Amino acid sequence: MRASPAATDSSDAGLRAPAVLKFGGSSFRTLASYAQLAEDLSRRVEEENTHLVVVVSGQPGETEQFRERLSQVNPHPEDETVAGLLTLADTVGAQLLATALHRRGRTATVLAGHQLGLTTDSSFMWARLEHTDPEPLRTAVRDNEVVVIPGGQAADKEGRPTWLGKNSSDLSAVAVAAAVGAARCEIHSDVDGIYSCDPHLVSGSKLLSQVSYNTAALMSLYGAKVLHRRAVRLAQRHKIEIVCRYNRAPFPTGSVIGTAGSTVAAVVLNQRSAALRYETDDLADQAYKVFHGANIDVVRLTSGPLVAVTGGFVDLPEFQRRHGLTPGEYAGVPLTAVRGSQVVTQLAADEEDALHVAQRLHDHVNRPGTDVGPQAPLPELMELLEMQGA
Ligand SMILES: Nc1ncnc2c1ncn2[C@@H]1O[C@H](COP(=O)(O)OP(=O)(O)O)[C@@H](O)[C@H]1O
Ligand SMILES: N[C@@H](CC(=O)OP(=O)(O)O)C(=O)O
Repeated sequence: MRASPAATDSSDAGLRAPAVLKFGGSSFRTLASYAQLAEDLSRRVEEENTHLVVVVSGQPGETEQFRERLSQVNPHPEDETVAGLLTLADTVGAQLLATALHRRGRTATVLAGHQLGLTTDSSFMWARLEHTDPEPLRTAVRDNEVVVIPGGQAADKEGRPTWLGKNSSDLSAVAVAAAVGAARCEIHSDVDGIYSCDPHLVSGSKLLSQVSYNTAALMSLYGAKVLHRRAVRLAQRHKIEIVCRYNRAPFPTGSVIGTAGSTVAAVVLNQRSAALRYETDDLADQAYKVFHGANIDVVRLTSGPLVAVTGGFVDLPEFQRRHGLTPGEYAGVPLTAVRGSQVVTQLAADEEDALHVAQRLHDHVNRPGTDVGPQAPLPELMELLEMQGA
């Protein structure tokens, strides 16, 4: 921590609620990204006379590289070790951003999971937030123009590092916003918001500018990667608005997630999601309970003894083995059409097929003249799905 003239000039900036920003892994494709972001953040500190809390993820692929290295040393590592190692990618990112800020003459410090005041249970890999002590954050914000936080990290009561789960930096950002009393949380990514389908994979995907917490959480539950489901729910509980922004200056805002939101017609596509077919409904119910109990995003599909594990990054055979579940058989990639609060899920044979089915579904739900009002029925969509045998 270093003193800077700007810190003394900005009088009450350290006392007001800071702006809370999150930059995902897609913001750090090269090392040059750190200097660029430090320049942009520095400008904001100055122009708005505000302090910032910036939650960052590791560089793209780094977390998975750690997972790969770990599995070479031990193919069945303990959860505590997985959490301890995989969260380091975000620590590296946070320190790189902090040092880039120092180079620009800013006061900045890194608060890692065990220093943050976020306490979780001891389910190390998908830990649940139990208690927040805002003091460490408040002190760090008072003493620094920018507090940088590695996403996804927390600690249990014993101070052991826990992981909030894969892609959980959004959740950290909202938890931090709640702790410092911020009214909004700005989430930056390589997309400026939530679209009617993944805009990188399905053509004609449309930006949804105002999305309700319920719709955003529903889309995330079914696997839309853009926002973390538990982050949306935590924001809803604390009445924090989530502002989605593109990750390059001037950081245009695309979607705002809050209590208001128009009815959407969207298709959720996540090629990493997987459906498992069990022999009986009872076995599927049991599997659903165990996945859900482990805090993993999962949906019990009603069209058969099926369970969809929607976010990817779960070693399904290993998970089922460890929990004594009769293993389900891989049944394909779930694709979900959302219209208002209605959802219909169908299975594509594999990742490639999922792309085609998603495109067809999306063309269908978005064709001109389609009524997307809350009362508009989904049965016609079901017919379409049956027709194409998806
Ligand atoms: N409905 C959707 N709207 C916007 N983006 C989506 C949607 N579904 C999936 N995505 C994907 O989510 C990605 C952003 O999430 P993620 O890769 O986790 O970003 P970050 O690394 O910035 O956190 C986008 O690049 C996009 O491909
Ligand atoms: N280390 C985290 C980082 C994260 O949350 O990534 P992103 O914000 O890019 O989804 C992970 O890979 O899970």
